[in-house]
Order: sequence, then structure tokens, then C-alpha cells
Amino acid sequence: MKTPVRVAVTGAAGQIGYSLLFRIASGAMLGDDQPVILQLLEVTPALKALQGVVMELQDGAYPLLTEVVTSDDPMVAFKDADYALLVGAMPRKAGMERGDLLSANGGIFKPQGEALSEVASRDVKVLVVGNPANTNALIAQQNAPKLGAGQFTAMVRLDHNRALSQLSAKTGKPVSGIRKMTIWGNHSSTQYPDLSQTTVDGTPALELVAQDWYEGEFIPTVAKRGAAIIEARGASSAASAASAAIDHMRNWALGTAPGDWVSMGIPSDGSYGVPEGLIYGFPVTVSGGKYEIVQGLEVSDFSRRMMDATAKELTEERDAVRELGLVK
Ligand SMILES: NC(=O)C1=CN([C@@H]2O[C@H](COP(=O)(O)OP(=O)(O)OC[C@H]3O[C@@H](n4cnc5c(N)ncnc54)[C@H](O)[C@@H]3O)[C@@H](O)[C@H]2O)C=CC1
Ligand SMILES: O=C([O-])CC(=O)C(=O)O
Repeated sequence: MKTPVRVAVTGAAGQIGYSLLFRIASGAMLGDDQPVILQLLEVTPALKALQGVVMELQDGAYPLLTEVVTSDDPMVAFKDADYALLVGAMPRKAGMERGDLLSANGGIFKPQGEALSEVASRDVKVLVVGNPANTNALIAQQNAPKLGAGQFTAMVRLDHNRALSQLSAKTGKPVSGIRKMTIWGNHSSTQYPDLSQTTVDGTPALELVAQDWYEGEFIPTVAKRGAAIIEARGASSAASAASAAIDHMRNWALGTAPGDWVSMGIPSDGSYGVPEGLIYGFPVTVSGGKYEIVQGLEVSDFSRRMMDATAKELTEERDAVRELGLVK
């Protein structure tokens, strides 16, 4: 048996937490030979509800779940964490953009970045799910001077999965035959779900679908799917978000499949002309726990415009949190 790893989850008593924790405990995230210690963070008033979730975790009798720690103190919940999933934040309501949550949620990520910097494992892998995810990841990262910038990532995997599923439905081919999907940029309505490299059973996707559908239906459907869920469900996506978080961390920890890539929100190194430092969705491959941006892809004029528009929004979000004193 491997040595247990420590997985910190914030907002653990929330909607996403309720789908996420049981899958981590079952081995879906890190493999069915990897024992886990869950370290759960909540605000003080939610600790009672969290205790109920812990009772249910116990009742699952998961062979891989070694220990569960709960706290309202990030210095306790992040202690020696190997993985940290920062979910705890307010979700948006109908009619809001995710960026509208910046002032409410931005403040959560500064102290959490500081605590991670002090007490987490020096190799901690951090995924920010709480919205606006990319800029919250930037805030956490900028307040964690003792950790590497690349240890902070944001979730665009739900968008990636939505794009796979929309393309699968349109072509009538299973998701398992789709390769090289990319979500560029922000987890927001400016994101660019890019089919220009994507193949379906080896055939270029753009040979199988009309340009009108791609630009006029596919891109807006994927980019606005979160709002459509809120409209239908009366609450924001939770189970699909948890599933995407599992996928993101699993690929980061265990690697991507040969001949394919995934989308992750990571600090830009200037690749593809994306301003350095922004937490931006890129196509990445992962091996040995290290992700790398897929290089050398052709960027059409259409792609350039789409990639620049979402970079511009992220630059504006960065400027806004600078004004709030949350990043340098
Ligand atoms: N990146 C993505 O693709 C997605 C992101 N989200 C975002 O995830 C976040 C969580 O969503 P839900 O679980 O549905 O919300 P929720 O409201 O059900 O749960 C959030 C939990 O976080 C807790 N919390 C608040 N402040 C905290 C803090 N400082 N420390 C620890 N816990 C704290 C709350 O007490 C609550 O239990 C939202 O911001 C939502 O917009 C949701 C879906 C997809
Ligand atoms: O749309 C929202 O506010 C929740 C979310 O991020 C998503 O479902 O993609």
C-alpha cells in the first residue's frame, strides 16, 4: 500500500463538496491504490453541516480513506497538503457574470494563498474551482511567495468536458473517440472552445460540422452552459463541476493519454502571445506530475481574435483585483 496523501478541500459542506468528497475517497481522483487523508475547510457556521458530511463519509466505509480532518482554520486544513481543491466561494445567481463575484470571493483567496504558502507541502498542487476561478487562482498564487507560480491552476475542465459532449452529440460519435479539444482563456463567457485541432475518430472535427454551427451554436452553448444550468436547476452546476475537478487533478497527478491533451488554467509563460502571468486556459500534456503547454499549434485569424478577447477580460480582472490590493 502507498503512503496516504493529504487532500485539502475548501467549501467542503457546499454543493460541489457533496459530490466531490465521496469520489476522492473512492479513489476516482488519485487511483484505487492511493490512500487519502481528507482535510476539510469550512466557515465556522457550516462546521455542523460539515460534521454530517463526515458522518456520511464514514458510512461509505471507503477502504482508501485513512482519516478526515475538519477545521475553520486554513492553517490547519492546508497543513502538509499534497493537493488543495479551493472550492469554497459564493456561487453566482441568474443574471450575474462570474466576474461579478470578484469582490465577494476575491478576499477568500488571499488568506488561503498565504496559508498554503506557510503550511502546505512544498509540492502542493492547487486547483481553484471557486469563481471567478482564473483570477481567484491568480490571487492565491500571488499571495503564496514560498510556492512556485505553476503550482496554482484554475478549472476550465468543465468547459472542456462540455465541449466534448456537445461535439459528441452533434457528430453522433462517442466522447471516447474525440481528441485534442482545447479551451483557451477564462472560465467565463469569453472563453474560446477551439475545434481547430480536434479530431473525431481521427477525422478533423471541422470537416464534420458546419462553420455556422461551430461559431454560432457550439461556442456560445459551451461558453454559456453554466448560465443555462443555473436557469434550469435554480442553482449552479455542482455534480458536473465536481467531476471536472476530479478529471483535472487526476490528469495532473497521473498524466494525460498519449496522443491527446487536456485544458488547464495555468500561468501563461507568454506562449501563443498570451500576456505572461495571467491564469489562462491552455492545451497541456502531463507526465510525471508536470504539465507542459502544447506548442506549435497553428493560430488562425479567428482563433487569434477569440484568444485575445478572453486575455483582455483576464487582464481587466487582474487590474480590478490589483485595485482591491489582492495582487501586486
Ligand atoms: N470553475 C468551475 O468550472 C465552476 C466553479 N463553480 C464555483 O464553485 C464555487 C462553489 O460552488 P458550490 O459548491 O455550488 O457553492 P455552495 O454555496 O453550495 O458551497 C460553497 C461552500 O463554501 C463555503 N465557504 C465560503 N467561504 C469559505 C471560506 N472562506 N473557506 C472555506 N469555505 C468557505 C460555504 O460555507 C459553502 O459551504 C462557486 O464559486 C461556484 O461559482 C461552480 C461550478 C463550476
Ligand atoms: O456558471 C456558474 O456560475 C457555475 C460555473 O462556473 C459553471 O457551471 O461553469
